[in-house]
Amino acid sequence: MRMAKAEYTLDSVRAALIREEDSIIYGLIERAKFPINSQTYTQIPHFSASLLHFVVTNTEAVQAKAGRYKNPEQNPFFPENLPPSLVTSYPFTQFLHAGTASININKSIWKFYIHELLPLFVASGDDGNYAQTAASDLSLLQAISRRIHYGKFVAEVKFRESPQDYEPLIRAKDREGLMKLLTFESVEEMVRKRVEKKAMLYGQDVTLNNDDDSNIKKYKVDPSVASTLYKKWLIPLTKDVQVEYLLHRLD
Ligand SMILES: O=C(O)C(=O)C[C@]1(C(=O)O)C=C[C@@H](O)C=C1
Repeated sequence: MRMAKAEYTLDSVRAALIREEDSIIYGLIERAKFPINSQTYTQIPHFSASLLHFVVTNTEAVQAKAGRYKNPEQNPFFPENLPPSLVTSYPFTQFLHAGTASININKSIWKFYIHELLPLFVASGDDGNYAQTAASDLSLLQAISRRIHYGKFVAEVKFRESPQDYEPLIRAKDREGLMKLLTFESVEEMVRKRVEKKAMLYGQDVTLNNDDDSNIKKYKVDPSVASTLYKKWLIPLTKDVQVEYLLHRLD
């Protein structure tokens, strides 16, 4: 049987980040179907946690059994006490440096998602669809987490391309120097512009009536939210993951 094994190059990891943009934009559109539904996030006495926490921990347990976290591209929000996989392991390419699997910033992602991102694009109100709201939160959280932790692969590719530039900075634990070396301002600007455009394209109403084209466009999610999400959180956190990864690259 032929296996489609992942190959990692700067082009391929950037292509994966671009594809993940689609999942994130669709995730925003899906979550925007529901109002804030704040009861999804407040503590429920019966669970001694929020409904979102309940849905995420239980879904992650099922997905762990189904083998999701055997893939080094997947990072759980609650890695504590996950059950083992029950399925035969697929031989995922072992591309990352040993010991870096434990780099996991999902707790920070969880916080900015609930407290800062949701209020930016979700209508106020309550329609009672808490379980569906939590399900769409989980799917968007997973897409965001995958994007940010993909920084590990980006960092490994960059390190392999020019170890002579990275090694002295790693040995000196020079976070600032590493951040500077891995940054490409022009790429970041392209990313921000592209996600805004994608939010316009994916979030518009499609009709068969050409006259509608003259109407002022209404988007399902304000396109500027997509660029803000990337500018304020996704790109900086992807870079933090890269720095963290590189600091352990010679361990
Ligand atoms: O494409 C890269 O080189 C990345 O490291 C990814 C990324 C991003 O998060 O989009 C982060 C840092 C770079 O400055 C440019 C873009």
